[in-house]
Amino acid sequence: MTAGARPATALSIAGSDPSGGAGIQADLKTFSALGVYGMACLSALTSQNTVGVRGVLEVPGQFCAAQIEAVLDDVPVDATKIGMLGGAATVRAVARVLAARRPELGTLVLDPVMVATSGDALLEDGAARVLIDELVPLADVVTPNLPEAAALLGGVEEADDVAGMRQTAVELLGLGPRAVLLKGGHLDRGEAVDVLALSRDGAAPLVLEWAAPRVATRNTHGTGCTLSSAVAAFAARARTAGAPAGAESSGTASPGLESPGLDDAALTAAVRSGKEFLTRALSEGAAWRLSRTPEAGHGPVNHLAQTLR
Ligand SMILES: Nc1ncnc2c1ncn2[C@@H]1O[C@H](COP(=O)(O)OP(=O)(O)O)[C@@H](O)[C@H]1O
Ligand SMILES: Cc1ncc(COP(=O)(O)O)c(N)n1
Repeated sequence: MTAGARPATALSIAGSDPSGGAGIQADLKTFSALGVYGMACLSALTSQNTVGVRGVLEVPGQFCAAQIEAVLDDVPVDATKIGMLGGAATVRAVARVLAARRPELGTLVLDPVMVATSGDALLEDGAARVLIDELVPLADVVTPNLPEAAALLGGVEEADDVAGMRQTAVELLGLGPRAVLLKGGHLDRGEAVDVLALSRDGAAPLVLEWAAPRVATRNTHGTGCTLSSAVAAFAARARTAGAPAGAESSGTASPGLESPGLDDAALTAAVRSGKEFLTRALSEGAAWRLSRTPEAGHGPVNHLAQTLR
């Protein structure tokens, strides 16, 4: 690296999963695996493991916002990933600071976390409205799973095939994000299909889909967190490298300076690379038996299966 240059950076605003598979822990592992300098602002603590969520302790919204301001006041951020926020007050406080400082957040990936893989609720009732109105329009990419997509659209029926997913992804663009990555992990079919809808000024949205072989494993805890943080990390690399996302050499940028935004092709490449990273993490962790009772819950993916410098 050139003397005085800085590494590509990514910030996660999310909850803590002490068992290390999801949340902030998954995000920081993913950023590190992808050679990106990771930072983390905690929105909530959970007591959870691979079996389920036992409790949630919210970080006061103002203190969550204060963490974000401390980072932004000091370090240029190439990409920001938002995960579990927990309470309506936290969503509101985070939205206020992010709206005021949007140009400093880099590429913004919003994972609208509502329910854990274990089935436990991770977003307070009533907080979804604030998320939809105040956070979704700020995002470059929103990454709902099928139940979250249905909830974001006001409780419509969940898509149950790829054609329905394509339509749902386009409808979600109506909430104001630049792109929607609709995840099809919950679709009952042999492949894990994700759909990307990208809005384009004055033209019909671009709709793409990626199918990966469905990995036969119970180790799916944190797949959504890992995917969204991988997309953020690849976006950060692309912004700093001025090279296509997924390129071998890690990006560097001038000290103290914000990196330039991504065009549609580079944003699409970051999403595709993120999906490839997640698929590999899933397949290389598929045989893990981390828990003493693996049949009782869902184990994590192998975040470190692919590492880049
Ligand atoms: N068994 C699986 N094999 C391969 N990919 C999967 C599998 N389960 C989920 N995925 C992928 O993991 C990512 C997260 O998907 P999903 O389960 O829909 O979201 P969430 O974790 O937010 O509930 C998506 O890219 C999805 O296609
Ligand atoms: C702190 C925290 N954040 C997010 C999730 C969602 O995990 P998943 O990706 O399995 O839905 C989680 N279980 N815990």
